[in-house]
Amino acid sequence: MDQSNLKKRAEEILATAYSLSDALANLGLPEPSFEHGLPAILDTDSVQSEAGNGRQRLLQMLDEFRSLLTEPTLMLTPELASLRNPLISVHSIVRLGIAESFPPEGASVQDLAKKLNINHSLIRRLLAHGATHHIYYEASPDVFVHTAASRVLAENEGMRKWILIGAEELIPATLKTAEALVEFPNSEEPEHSGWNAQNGTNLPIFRALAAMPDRAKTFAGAMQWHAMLPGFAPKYLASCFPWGSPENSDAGLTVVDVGGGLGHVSRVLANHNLAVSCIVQDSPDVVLQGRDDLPQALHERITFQAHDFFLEQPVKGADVYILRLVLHDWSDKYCHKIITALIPALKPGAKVVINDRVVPGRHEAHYLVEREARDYDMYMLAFQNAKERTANDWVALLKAVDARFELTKVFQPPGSYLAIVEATWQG
Ligand SMILES: C[S@@+](CC[C@H](N)C(=O)[O-])C[C@H]1O[C@@H](n2cnc3c(N)ncnc32)[C@H](O)[C@@H]1O
Repeated sequence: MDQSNLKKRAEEILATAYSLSDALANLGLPEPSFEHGLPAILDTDSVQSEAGNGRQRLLQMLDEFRSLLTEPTLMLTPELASLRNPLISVHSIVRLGIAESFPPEGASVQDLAKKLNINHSLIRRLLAHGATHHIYYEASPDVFVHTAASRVLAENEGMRKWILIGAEELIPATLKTAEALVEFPNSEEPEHSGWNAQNGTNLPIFRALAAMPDRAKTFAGAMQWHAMLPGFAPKYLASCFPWGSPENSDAGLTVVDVGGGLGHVSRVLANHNLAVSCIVQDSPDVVLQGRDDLPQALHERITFQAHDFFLEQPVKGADVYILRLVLHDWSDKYCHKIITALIPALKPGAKVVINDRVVPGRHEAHYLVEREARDYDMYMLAFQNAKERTANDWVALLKAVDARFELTKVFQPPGSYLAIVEATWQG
């Protein structure tokens, strides 16, 4: 567990920081700054590089160092979690409209107070708290300017929606999870979750949201934004799966994007390989919107179909059935039903491609990598009594559905949070 002392850790941090700084200087790139953020080469989504790996390693070592110097009692207190959580001010900054009203050139607290008709001391407190997380910077007394992070908040509606979903749906649901677990121990039903305890409804989250259009809209917008966050781009699925090269456009490949939302993943796949035709399946309202948004150039190769994925798959004999970020929304009982519903449609050799997290096994990855997956495991528990799965969980799930599923690939594309779990139908 504890393999090295402070000096040794510090030396490793120093050496890695020097290498990173030198690598950037050699490439003529600026160092990261709070004002401008990271140079593109260090983005999670950029091509793997020595500099990018150095950044990753530094983040891990620094977290270890910091945790090592934190009092053990503080590690367990809610205050520590909130100390590290900018959400406690950023949520109000978004809700009160401060984020989107904040001008590109910066603003005084008094001007913002006048513009938004909000008490200036409250605005000051909120911005000053954000600034302790490098979200805004107090350039002179009572005058705040943007940092790279606050600029994202000002410029991206999707980011603001993501904050609202985090603060108003997700975190409250996690805080009610224990209550739900006590009331419904071992339940696999989605409506027995923390989100239900928080919202006082017996309907599973997505059915309940269907009757709350404003919240549903915020949720859908946040999900769309989520797909663009570093590490979640559909490009990882496109580039890592053997779709063939774009030149190889003569052999057609039919892909069914099950629970494919508005079709953004299918768009990337179709653009990646001209041989691919996609059928995007989702609920009727989502399908209508996806169809409306589809660029004309893709009309011939992407079609939409309303389909409930718990019912028998209507597209028979396709080459690939994709389940991207679908199964982690459901407990094993319901995943079993979703996969079983595919079987009547599968031809021998058909692929079922699951694009979801694979939670690392014990000590297989740095704890921060595992924590990211395990955080989402807790979120899925809180929302739908669902879960993230380890490689063994995926194997067990597929085998439990039908032994004719052969696991042919488990691949974690570098940079991506989502892995590719490919099963080939041997029936
Ligand atoms: C987390 S989203 C994933 C969307 C997309 N696959 C992606 O990777 O971004 C889950 C999707 O499942 C859809 N969904 C939920 N229940 C469904 C059902 N019973 N039948 C079909 N789609 C469903 C939702 O509407 C949503 O678009």
